[in-house]
Amino acid sequence: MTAVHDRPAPTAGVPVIRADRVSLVRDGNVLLDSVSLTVRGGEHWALLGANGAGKSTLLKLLGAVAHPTRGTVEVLGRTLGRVDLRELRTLLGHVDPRHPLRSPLTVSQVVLTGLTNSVEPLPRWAPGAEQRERAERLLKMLGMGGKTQSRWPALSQGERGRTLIARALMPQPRLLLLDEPATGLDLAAREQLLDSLDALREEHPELATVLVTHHLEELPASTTHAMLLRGGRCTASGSADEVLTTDLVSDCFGHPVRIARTDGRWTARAQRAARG
Ligand SMILES: Nc1ncnc2c1ncn2[C@@H]1O[C@H](COP(=O)(O)OP(=O)(O)OP(=O)(O)O)[C@@H](O)[C@H]1O
Repeated sequence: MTAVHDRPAPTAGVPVIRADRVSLVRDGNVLLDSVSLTVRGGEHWALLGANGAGKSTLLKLLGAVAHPTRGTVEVLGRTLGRVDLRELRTLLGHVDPRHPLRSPLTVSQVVLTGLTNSVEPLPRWAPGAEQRERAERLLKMLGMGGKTQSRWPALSQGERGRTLIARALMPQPRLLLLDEPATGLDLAAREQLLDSLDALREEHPELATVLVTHHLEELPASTTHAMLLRGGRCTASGSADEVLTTDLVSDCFGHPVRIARTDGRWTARAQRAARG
């Protein structure tokens, strides 16, 4: 396969992201309470928790979108608050499913806006031949090779999701942040998206990802680590097999569920009380 992600591997030992006891308080509400997370190149984290647990809030801190009230966030050894947030954001790819694009750009044009970090193409900016080629290669890898000239308004939600992942990868980030990428997808579209994520991770072994979801069925088989959040606190964190267990997930969601892993993928079923 062609190597699209051609930045050198991160310096050995330096985590891609290190959040150390971060708390976030808004209007007197503690949204995150002393959460620590270290993500290294090649690791693929799942952030799981019930509605309102603080997953998206943590993702915003990791994506250098917000500052913590307490604690520190380092991106490749650079501390948030001491360096320009915009500069840090170029090292991170953030996939927002609510991408606010209105105009009928082609899929290729949308992907190229990843280089200017803008929703619309910037006036007087034109991509070079190499950049156009890179966009095509990424789209092919994500199973969108036949759709490069399709227009954004005509895309299905699954196609939009994969286009946005290619867009986020254009600046060759070290870390890809995915906020509920499978929400609203039908079965086939979800499976295509998860296959694409597995392929992406295989092709770019140095890339790290953090994926937020409520559903264990939406985790790619390539997930290596997981963190469980409840009420803004981390209840468990570590290797996926140690964390995604019946006991720990039931505790996190406050509901008895049974977790199983088959062919690398996870399922969660509610445990029914025995009928007398
Ligand atoms: N700006 C804000 N001011 C006050 N509270 C906020 C603010 N933003 C989010 N919250 C609250 O913080 C909590 C955590 O929100 P967050 O969006 O991080 O949760 P989540 O785990 O991503 O939830 P969901 O799964 O529903 O998307 C929620 O109770 C939310 O209402």
